[in-house]
Amino acid sequence: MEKMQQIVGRARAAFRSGRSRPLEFRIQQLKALERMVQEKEKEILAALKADLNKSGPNAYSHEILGVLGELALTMEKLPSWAAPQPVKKNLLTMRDEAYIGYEPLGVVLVIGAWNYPFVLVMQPLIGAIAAGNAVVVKPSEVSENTARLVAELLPQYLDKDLYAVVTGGVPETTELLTQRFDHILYTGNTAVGKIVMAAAAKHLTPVTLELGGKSPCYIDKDCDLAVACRRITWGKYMNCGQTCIAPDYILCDPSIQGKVVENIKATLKEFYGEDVKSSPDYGKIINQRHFRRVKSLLEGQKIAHGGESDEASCFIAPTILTDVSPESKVMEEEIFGPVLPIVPVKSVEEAIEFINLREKPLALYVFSNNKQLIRRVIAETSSGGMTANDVIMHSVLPDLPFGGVGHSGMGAYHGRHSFETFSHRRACLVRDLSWEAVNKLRYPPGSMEMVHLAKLFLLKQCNRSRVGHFISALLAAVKAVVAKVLYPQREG
Ligand SMILES: NC(=O)c1ccc[n+]([C@@H]2O[C@H](COP(=O)([O-])OP(=O)(O)OC[C@H]3O[C@@H](n4cnc5c(N)ncnc54)[C@H](O)[C@@H]3O)[C@@H](O)[C@H]2O)c1
Ligand SMILES: CCCCCCCC=O
Repeated sequence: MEKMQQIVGRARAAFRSGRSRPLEFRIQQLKALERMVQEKEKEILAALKADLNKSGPNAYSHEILGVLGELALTMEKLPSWAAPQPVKKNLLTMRDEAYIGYEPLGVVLVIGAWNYPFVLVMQPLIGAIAAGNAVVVKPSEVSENTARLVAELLPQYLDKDLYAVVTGGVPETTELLTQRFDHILYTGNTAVGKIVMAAAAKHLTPVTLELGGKSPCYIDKDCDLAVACRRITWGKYMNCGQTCIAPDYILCDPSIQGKVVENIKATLKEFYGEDVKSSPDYGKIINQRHFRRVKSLLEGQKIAHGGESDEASCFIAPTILTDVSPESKVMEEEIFGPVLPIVPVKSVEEAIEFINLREKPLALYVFSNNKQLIRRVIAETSSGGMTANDVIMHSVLPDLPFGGVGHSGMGAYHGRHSFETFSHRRACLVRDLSWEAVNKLRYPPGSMEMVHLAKLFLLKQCNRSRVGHFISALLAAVKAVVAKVLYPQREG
């Protein structure tokens, strides 16, 4: 493979040429991406099937639809997102232009994970192109079919020098990370997140880290359990439990644990039929390594449902564990598989304490009829994002930033948040060269009289309803300047 230095060097030279900056160019590249997704839909679905056994409808709704939706939104909104954003002025600057200008950062590195291998590289790529950057995309080697396809397709549709794809695993990514980038967006586990951040620090490169963790789900006794459990079952077992924001474990009162199990079991039958293994909607564990890791989490646990597995086909049945001890292995690491532990807690206070004693999760879920209880859980905990009375859904609203906090990540993207993540918000003040008399306020020699006047100018916001203030301040300023010119030696 071509040397990383050359790939990044070419992207940088292309960025320096300035051609990624005009909005028309960015929109044209985004249109080409949209055409790629539409024309190569079959190939994309086939790669997702080969990597994760995703069915057509699942792959389409979980990955392709997300990408098409993000493209449509970005192309429609880009002109308004990229427009200079005027800011409030004060009396000293009221004749000037003051605004936030959005400018591209330069060369962005996007490192993807294997569980949603298409959307997790495409969505950041869309934001980075929209913001006018050059991009190097590194899909996960674990989802090798999608990685190969992304590497094959992008150069067919996009500017080859501005947007490059690097494939490979740890050695290639390690080498890539020695290069200087202007931003890195990494999706994956927290341990590698630290490696990425350490490599970025050597170049003072800012990072967005989209990490994982254990996302809790509290079910209140005052709740429609049938509805709650149907929604939880959907979010937990989709993609065979390999979703970063899947509810990792349930916290609930011991008195409803049995009913929760029964409702989830009934929903599993509704969703996947009697024989989950033959359901096209269930997916599979990505590989043998992860199969063994997830399997080992079942050791010593009380299995209320499921537990069956087949290593050859990387199948683990949807599994529910009851009366799980907080100290057990399954409660120490993110499960990232179809295993749902229930940890009994006696009250919402205990649930909140349980959550707050652990690392801040990527997502948090609470189910209750009681709006006050929901507000309390929101107010007394922290997480990257949260949904009440459902799971996953906060991630599909593009106006909500998608990202973690603490060990579940830093920074966020999706929709306008992607555009901002990949842009520099430049403070711009464009003055004119007239009205120099007013500026004398800040020139030496200083005096307290001038300070008082400067206070008046700086502390009053420029507001049309305060024209009176402005006129009197202006008169005072003129008076001050005249005084300064006439009596330059006077002390303030
Ligand atoms: N927050 C999110 O949006 C999000 C989305 C998906 C997955 N995740 C999290 O990601 C984790 C699962 O992903 P994963 O980490 O198994 O994916 P992975 O194994 O695909 O790794 C992610 C990326 O990091 C690279 N990588 C791996 N080891 C590396 C190293 N030592 N140095 C440099 N690069 C390296 C890989 O090549 C890959 O591109 C879970 O914790 C999950 O919650 C988070
Ligand atoms: C509609 C489901 C999309 C979920 C994407 C989550 C990405 C993290 O694993």
